[in-house]
Amino acid sequence: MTDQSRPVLLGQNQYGKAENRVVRIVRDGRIHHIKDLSVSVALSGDMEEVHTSGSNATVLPTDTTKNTVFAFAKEHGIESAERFGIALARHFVTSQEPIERARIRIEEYAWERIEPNRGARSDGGAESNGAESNGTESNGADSTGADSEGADEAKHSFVRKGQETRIAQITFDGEDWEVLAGLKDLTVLNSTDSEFWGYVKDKYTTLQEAYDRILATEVSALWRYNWTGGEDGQPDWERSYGEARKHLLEAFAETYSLSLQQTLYQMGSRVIDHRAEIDEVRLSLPNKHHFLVDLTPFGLKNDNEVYYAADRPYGLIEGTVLRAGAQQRIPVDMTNL
Ligand SMILES: O=c1[nH]c(=O)c2[nH]c(=O)[nH]c2[nH]1
Repeated sequence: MTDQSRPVLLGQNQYGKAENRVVRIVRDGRIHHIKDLSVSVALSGDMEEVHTSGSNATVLPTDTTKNTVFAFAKEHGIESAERFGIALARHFVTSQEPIERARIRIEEYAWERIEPNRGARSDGGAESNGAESNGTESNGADSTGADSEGADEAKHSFVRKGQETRIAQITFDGEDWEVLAGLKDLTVLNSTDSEFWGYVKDKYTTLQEAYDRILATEVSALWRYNWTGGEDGQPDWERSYGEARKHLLEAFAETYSLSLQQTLYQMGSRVIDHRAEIDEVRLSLPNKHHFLVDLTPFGLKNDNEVYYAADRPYGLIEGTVLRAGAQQRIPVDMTNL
């Protein structure tokens, strides 16, 4: 039926909270499993009135849809994106009379484990294959995989799949060479063994001290080789890259961190200690904050399981680690290299 006095009609419409960044950690003793999702909720149904008359009587707030995502992460766990999305969609459609359709769109970010350094590998491997020699192993990072070997070994360090970019910058002035190499967008996360407390408190400080927090960062690293010329005696660039990357990851994973600054220093010094061809390491480490979600309003206890992954603002921790006697030459602002 068309109403001639109202020549305007409401067409398709939907609403909900988009991009809920939910991180769920399952702790199986010292072996942790991670699920990292961005969940977007879009609901539609009998929503004519809210648009045309301003009555909110049929509107479940988008804020509630956000809370539901986090509460479901605790109550139902995240076995797979599909199962999680099915549970959410069913909930919205069956619990709210006006809602006729729910679309749950999920992006999942995959993580691989940073395998603990068992000290078995020597530096003299047969093949220099750079990034492949970093000692990581895909395990699908699912929350159900029952890792049987090394059950008492800590497994709470992860590197996000397929993100990083390798960098090299070569400068020659007719006499001297300078070779910088490094990487950016290497995202890593420890789901425990990180604390932050004992800091300065002034009248603007609200941060609560943390004794068991997630530590996550997107590593930008640049290192300088001490090779300055000649075709002879060039380092094995491929191998050196792979080893430096491996040391950065292992130092991140193995450091019991009291601050990201302390982790930064450990990462840089591990490279300097193990790689004689490198004299200087510059690191830029954004602190990718993960906030525990307060689930008490829903009668749920959050025992370090469900986190909100915030993207901004973020702490930015930067610094150079040098071999004693070496000069500091890597530009302070190296991030747009
Ligand atoms: O590792 C950290 N270092 C800081 O300097 C800092 N500041 C802050 O608010 N959180 C953290 N975490």
